[in-house]
Amino acid sequence: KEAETQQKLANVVILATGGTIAGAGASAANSATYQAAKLGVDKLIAGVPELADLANVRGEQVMQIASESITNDDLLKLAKRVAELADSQDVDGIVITHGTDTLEETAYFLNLVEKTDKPIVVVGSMRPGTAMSADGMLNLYNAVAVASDKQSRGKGVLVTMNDEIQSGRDVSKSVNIKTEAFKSAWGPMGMVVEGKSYWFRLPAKRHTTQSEFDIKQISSLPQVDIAYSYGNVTDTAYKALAQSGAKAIIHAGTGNGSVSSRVVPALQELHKNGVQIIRSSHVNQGGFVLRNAEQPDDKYDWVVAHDLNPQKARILAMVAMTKTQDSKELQRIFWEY
Ligand SMILES: NC(=O)C[C@H](N)C(=O)O
Repeated sequence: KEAETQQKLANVVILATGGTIAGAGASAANSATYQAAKLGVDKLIAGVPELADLANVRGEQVMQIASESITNDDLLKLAKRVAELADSQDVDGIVITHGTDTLEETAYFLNLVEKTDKPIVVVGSMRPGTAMSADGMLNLYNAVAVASDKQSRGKGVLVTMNDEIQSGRDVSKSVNIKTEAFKSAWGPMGMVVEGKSYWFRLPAKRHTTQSEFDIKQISSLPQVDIAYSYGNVTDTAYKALAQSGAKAIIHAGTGNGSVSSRVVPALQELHKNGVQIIRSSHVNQGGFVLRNAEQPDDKYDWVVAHDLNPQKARILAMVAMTKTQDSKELQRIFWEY
């Protein structure tokens, strides 16, 4: 009988990377003061025995890191392992436990480069497992539920936090002290309640099997950096980033990606020297940058990131620039993904 249920259940692999979901504090009162990336994947799985009702679950520790320290090499390593597992006949879904600080970047990266329609679900927590009202257990349970659900196939990389199913492309960490930390300007795709998913929307942008990018063809990522804008800004950061080798600079602009008159000449100059300039916005509820609004992008040959926040724009620019150095092509890619 047991063997029969096991056969019917989906096979889900949990790839653990660290973060608060694997964190531990000194006391149950420590919801904000703790060390991330302490617990191994076996402990995470053992902490939620109910996972066994949802799927045949096994774990792999890919790294053990707080996500603010993740590098491009870490991203490549994780994405390549995801691709191997997705190719494997005995894997139906993949869950990635991840720190929340850069979770939105990893989820978007995987959404662009994984050529599979099998569910890939990225999940984290806002409180360590040792804290009162820890959110990691339920988030992980929900992630495995979504990853083992056939309905989750072909919907791009997903993020389950706070009972919501979010698109890995759209979602962003919007609050840093609440469990309802992850929001998307365009709303969640669905809800997961008591191990069952309920769907309401589909992503409109190209992803996974419809993407022109493939992790199997990517062995390194170009240097793309972000410069933040604010009142009284100077061009120092932009020039320094270019000097250090940035092939593109994401302008984390005010408002609709506006650029200070004190910075415009430096950006024109940098672009003449081959650096791509990509205008994004750092407004909190989701920016919306349009070509030639605020700045003459056609004239300067700059690119706009549209609704992608600066950290997501960095991910797309890196992936795109593994294939093209042409600004028109880059702009097409920014509209389509
Ligand atoms: N809530 C978290 O996971 C935050 C942690 N600093 C991380 O991203 O790894």
